[in-house]
Amino acid sequence: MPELCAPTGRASGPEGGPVATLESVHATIAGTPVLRGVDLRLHAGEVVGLLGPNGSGKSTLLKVLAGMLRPVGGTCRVLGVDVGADGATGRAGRARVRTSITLIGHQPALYPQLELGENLRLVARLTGRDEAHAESALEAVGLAAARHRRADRCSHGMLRRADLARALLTEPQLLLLDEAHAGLDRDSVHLVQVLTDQVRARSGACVLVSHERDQLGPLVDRAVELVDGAPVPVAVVTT
Ligand SMILES: Nc1ncnc2c1ncn2[C@@H]1O[C@H](COP(=O)(O)OP(=O)(O)OP(=O)(O)O)[C@@H](O)[C@H]1O
Repeated sequence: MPELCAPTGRASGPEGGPVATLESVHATIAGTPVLRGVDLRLHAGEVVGLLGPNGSGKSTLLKVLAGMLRPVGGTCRVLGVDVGADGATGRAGRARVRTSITLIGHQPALYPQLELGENLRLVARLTGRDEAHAESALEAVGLAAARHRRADRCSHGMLRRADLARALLTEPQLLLLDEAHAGLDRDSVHLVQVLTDQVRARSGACVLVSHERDQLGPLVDRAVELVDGAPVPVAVVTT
């Protein structure tokens, strides 16, 4: 289910500063350490590939960056806000940056009983965007003709595309794509590049998780791999 959030002002990072900075971040899931000392900086206009075997913590790292999982150690600043902070200050900070961060996870963040158009209009309303842009976002991902179809009556690939439409609509400063190409047909894979180009153009940053090094290479400026709970730089062919 989509995370509900009230429209708030758009957050932006310190002028010319990094979009996100993680220092010695530790995170646990169900009491088990997953991230163990993550140091990572995402610069404005940068697209970073995130690799690693199943269960290595890639999705966990995206959740920390999105402010959905609080680290148990270290600091995670996104767009100038400590998204892991405790108490009311932490909650206020996360609320401030939430509408500037879009996470596309394994499961599409769409209400199954709502039509695709209704889902996108709801996202627009919740994030303070013009509802008219919902239609153009669906059109951009080739789903204009399916706008009256309920989400639970769409194919997996259609849902993935509708989720990408959500990212077009919300115009995030930080875009987090978990296995972005999964389920997309040959005509749709370019949508990932369209999205990352747009984020670059507004001086945001992207993290793209993938198991496909070859597919990731041309899209990213650099890549890191999670090894023993921490990222290490790896080479990818970028052209
Ligand atoms: N809800 C959960 N409850 C318990 N453990 C979990 C839960 N979600 C994830 N984990 C564990 O946390 C660790 C990291 O999971 P995570 O989903 O971040 O890995 P990943 O690198 O994204 O994997 P994949 O490539 O399979 O998507 C794994 O060991 C996983 O079993």
